[in-house]
Amino acid sequence: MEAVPLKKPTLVTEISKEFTFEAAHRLPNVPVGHKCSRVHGHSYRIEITIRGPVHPQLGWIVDFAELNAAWQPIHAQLDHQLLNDVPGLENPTSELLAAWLFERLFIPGTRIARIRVAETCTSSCTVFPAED
Ligand SMILES: Nc1nc2c(c(=O)[nH]1)N=C([C@H](O)[C@H](O)COP(=O)(O)OP(=O)(O)OP(=O)(O)O)CN2
Ligand SMILES: [Zn+2]
Repeated sequence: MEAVPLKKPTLVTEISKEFTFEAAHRLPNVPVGHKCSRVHGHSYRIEITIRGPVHPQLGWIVDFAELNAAWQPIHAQLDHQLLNDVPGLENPTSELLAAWLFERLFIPGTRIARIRVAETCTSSCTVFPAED
């Protein structure tokens, strides 16, 4: 049998960085008696993922420091707050917080592939553009 040369695969590359903040929230629209109708707190973990071409000289999509810089104003707005008091987060579910973050995080020259919000060790929500 004749050997077929292997074709080098085209790679899709993503980078991710995780951030944390502490905040309280309550869910105003849940049924009476639902545990989340009461104010309680979470150590939120947010993972931001960027997809894009790898720069031929630098060897990276973007410096992780750029993600850090984009995160800082968001952290300042959310950390140690009652999320319900933050404009746009009156009903701060994981789903709506993830969408809120997606609308506000901007990293020059890149596009965000997805954002993951984890409220607890076992509960999380991921948002990404519909065309993906
Ligand atoms: N789809 C969603 N469901 C729930 C949300 C949410 O944002 N989206 N949020 C909550 C509460 O904020 C709750 O604090 C977190 O949920 P849950 O996983 O139920 O928390 P527990 O640690 O109590 O979970 P157990 O696994 O039952 O211990 C609720 N639902
Ligand atoms: Zn909660």
